[in-house]
Amino acid sequence: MSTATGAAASNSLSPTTSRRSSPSSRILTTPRGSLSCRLLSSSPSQSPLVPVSAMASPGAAGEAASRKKLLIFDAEKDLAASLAEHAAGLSEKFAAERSAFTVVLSGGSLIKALRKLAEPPYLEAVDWSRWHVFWADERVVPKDHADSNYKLAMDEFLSKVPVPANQVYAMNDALSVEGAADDYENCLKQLIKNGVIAVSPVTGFPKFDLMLLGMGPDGHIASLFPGHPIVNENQKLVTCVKDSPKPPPERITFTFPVINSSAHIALMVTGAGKAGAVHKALSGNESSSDLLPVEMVEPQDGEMTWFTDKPAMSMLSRI
Ligand SMILES: O=C1O[C@H](COP(=O)(O)O)[C@@H](O)[C@H](O)[C@H]1O
Repeated sequence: MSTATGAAASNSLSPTTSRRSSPSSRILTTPRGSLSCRLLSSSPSQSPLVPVSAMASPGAAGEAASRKKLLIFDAEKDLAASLAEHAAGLSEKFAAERSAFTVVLSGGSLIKALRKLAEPPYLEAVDWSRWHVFWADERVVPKDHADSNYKLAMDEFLSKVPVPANQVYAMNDALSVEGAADDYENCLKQLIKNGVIAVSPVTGFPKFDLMLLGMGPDGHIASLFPGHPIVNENQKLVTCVKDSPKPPPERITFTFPVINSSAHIALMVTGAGKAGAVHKALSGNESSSDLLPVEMVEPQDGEMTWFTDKPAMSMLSRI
């Protein structure tokens, strides 16, 4: 693997995320595009561990780099602080621009990483009345079930912030898996009509302001699992899976056209258990037919930021 350091890495992070000590910047280029890359380290003497393959044409690399950024943190608490600033900054921007901030949550480890949003200064500073909260995926279980993504988010985050209850759009847990997916899609369509959810002029699909994603060790995002046919769904907004390889088996999930139409995608990936999928996603050695779901996250009308740590990046070469 050839390496190149990113002299052109302007790395225009949100001003609110720029307070870290001596971050180093790189352009990370993969066969499927490039990422502007920043190590955010509490011990700046340690170098980032990232691969850089041959640069694409400067124009293409620059354009892609402006849409994808990679942040690598030494400590989980720093990642959580940066994610909170990122979300709070976008909340302020969209509340001012369109009087609503549409936020999509996932389940899993992402929720713990959002905890700083429920603490000062964000707890008081964020205009929670503008928030409209959705789920990228939900397990088809009762809302009070231990596997429910809604329950996790309520217990760990939403119960601690004053988002109006009627702006939290949970799956209807009284329906079948197909019925729940259709019902959630209808809910989105109604909110598009009401002007709460924007529509991407590029794709024609709903354009959420902030899509917060996690990634499983197998490279799944939302409930879009590797090799499952629903990863190719290109008409529906919400679909379902009845045979999820990760329990519970029945789930509903946003489709890729919706995820990729977001204005901002924040992908939170931490821990050595995710290093294999991160390596595949960022080194890009496989043919396109073998893409992991995480590799299919490609913003069409917005930006994407990876929030990672060193263990997650540990299978990648040093630059
Ligand atoms: O099952 C799920 O897993 C993914 C990843 O979870 P993590 O705990 O490994 O971060 C999550 O993003 C998704 O929403 C959830 O339903």
